[in-house]
Amino acid sequence: MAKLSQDTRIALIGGGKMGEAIMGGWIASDEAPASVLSAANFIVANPGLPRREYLERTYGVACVEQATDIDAADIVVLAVKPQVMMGMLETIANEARFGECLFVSIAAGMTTERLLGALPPGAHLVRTMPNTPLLVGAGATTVCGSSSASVEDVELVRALFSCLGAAFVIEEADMDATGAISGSGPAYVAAMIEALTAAGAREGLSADLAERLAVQTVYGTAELIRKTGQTPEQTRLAVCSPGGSTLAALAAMGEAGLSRAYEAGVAAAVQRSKELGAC
Ligand SMILES: NC(=O)C1=CN([C@@H]2O[C@H](COP(=O)(O)OP(=O)(O)OC[C@H]3O[C@@H](n4cnc5c(N)ncnc54)[C@H](O)[C@@H]3O)[C@@H](O)[C@H]2O)C=CC1
Ligand SMILES: O=C(O)[C@@H]1CCC=N1
Repeated sequence: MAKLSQDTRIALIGGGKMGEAIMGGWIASDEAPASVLSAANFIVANPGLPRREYLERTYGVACVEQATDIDAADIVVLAVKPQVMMGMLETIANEARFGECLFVSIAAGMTTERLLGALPPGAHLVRTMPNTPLLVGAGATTVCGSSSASVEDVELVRALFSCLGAAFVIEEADMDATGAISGSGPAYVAAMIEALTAAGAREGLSADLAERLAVQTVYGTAELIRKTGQTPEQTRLAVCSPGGSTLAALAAMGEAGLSRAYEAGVAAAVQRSKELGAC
């Protein structure tokens, strides 16, 4: 599957948060290769009726209850939770119509070896780890091939996700670590915004103002680093006046274990991904 066309059939198995974000982004994208796609290219398998009705109403896509109801597909996006993946794959493992498909997994932790063992023989598989900011075209997705994927398969998937932000081809051995940085990262950043907001409120600011300042500061700092090409270290040092308030803050945060907290958090996410991969 090297190229997309207006006739490419894309099946999404799991029409939840990530599935919706990916499909909605591809339908809306004006960027190649997703620019050829419209609602007519998609079919979504999702067990919950209210969710199917919502997706039909919002995007005009066809929806079915389960994977076995999908009549044909060229690309199949596996967007169910790791805990239900193997059970779902069992239902389509012997369906010849999925034999030549390009499968794209977004599941945390599930290795290509494990998935390929459960997919129909002949299936091509590419594994990815996207993140929620792709909903606003600012995602970060890592992509790796499998023993059944061609260079063209990997490039097509990378190009499709780059329509939703940045996409990087990496080695599979690094997938869980990237999941712990960018996959889970939006939660860490949001938690930091919540913590800054609470700290600002303790200093007497209204929670609304503190939150708006924190959000704009996260956005502005990321843009500053991206647009100027300066390093995060340079960005940090530029704010730290000798003997000033920022150095006092960073010293107190260091003493409270900020770096250790990130190290421990990322290690815990990697460990949990490995456990999910064995579900
Ligand atoms: N939420 C996130 O930030 C990220 C999630 N992921 C991965 O994305 C995948 C989906 O996660 P979310 O969208 O967050 O979960 P979700 O719970 O929002 O969506 C999963 C959907 O799958 C449906 N489903 C359950 N069993 C099914 C079956 N047998 N056939 C078809 N559909 C079925 C559920 O009804 C639900 O709508 C997971 O594997 C997760 O590891 C990857 C990167 C980031
Ligand atoms: O928490 C999770 O398991 C998924 C994977 C990366 C982000 N969310």
